[in-house]
Amino acid sequence: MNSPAQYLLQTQDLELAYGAFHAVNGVNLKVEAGTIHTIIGPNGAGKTSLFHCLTGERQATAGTILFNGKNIIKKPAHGRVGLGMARSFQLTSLFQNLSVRENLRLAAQGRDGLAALNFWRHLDSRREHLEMADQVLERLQLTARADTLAGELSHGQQRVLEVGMSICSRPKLLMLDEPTSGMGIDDIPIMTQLISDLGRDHTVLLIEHNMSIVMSISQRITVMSHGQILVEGTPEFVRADERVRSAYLGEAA
Ligand SMILES: Nc1ncnc2c1ncn2[C@@H]1O[C@H](COP(=O)(O)OP(=O)(O)OP(=O)(O)O)[C@@H](O)[C@H]1O
Repeated sequence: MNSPAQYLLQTQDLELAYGAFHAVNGVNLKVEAGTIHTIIGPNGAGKTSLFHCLTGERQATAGTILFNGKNIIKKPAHGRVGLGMARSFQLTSLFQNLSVRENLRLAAQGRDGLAALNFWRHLDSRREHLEMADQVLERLQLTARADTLAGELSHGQQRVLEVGMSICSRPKLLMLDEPTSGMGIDDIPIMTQLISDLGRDHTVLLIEHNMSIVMSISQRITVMSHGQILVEGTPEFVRADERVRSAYLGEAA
């Protein structure tokens, strides 16, 4: 049995209602620190709605969210970022006309919030932010493209950069919503390798449709259906579960 302290994130009876319809309907999710934990389920199962509740983009209509042992249900989205929750940015948040390095530097600067405006800390901080940008560039294997404008990267590389921007804030929990969607077949292994690599020093909560990625990099999988958790367990456990096969994996397993 795991003690509650082992869970970085835990929801209790979480609900999100859109009018009379419950997109999230009593979810008890437990995410252990240091794991890649993936949420799967058919279209409309409530995966993105659950993410919205976790990040604070939407206010849950009932239930509790414990992050690092604290109930954050009343915290606004920016307060949750400050506690160490990061959601990967959408492509629209890249500065297309700035270099790859500058995008990362700005993401690192964003972590400091108002402190970034303190003139006396400014020069030191700028150096720290550039160092962070260079470390992340290496991790993304984009060092050779550091001075390229973000808008000139391939679609796949832009998505990789997005993920890189979210790790610049040194999050405790990295949340990725379908990071491979729209990616060409050649770019998918790069993203898969990156997420797997990030899982070595981050807790990653992932929504992903590509079953071969899910099964190869996840330590835990939660299967959602109709706003609820259908099954949770290791990839082997989930793959063997008859309910999952009929609800979701039918065509892919
Ligand atoms: N703003 C909204 N108002 C009303 N219903 C909504 C709203 N957003 C989502 N829904 C509904 O909530 C349900 C869950 O949607 P959600 O996007 O969370 O599912 P999902 O599992 O992420 O699906 P997908 O895999 O297609 O992205 C769907 O039936 C959807 O139509």
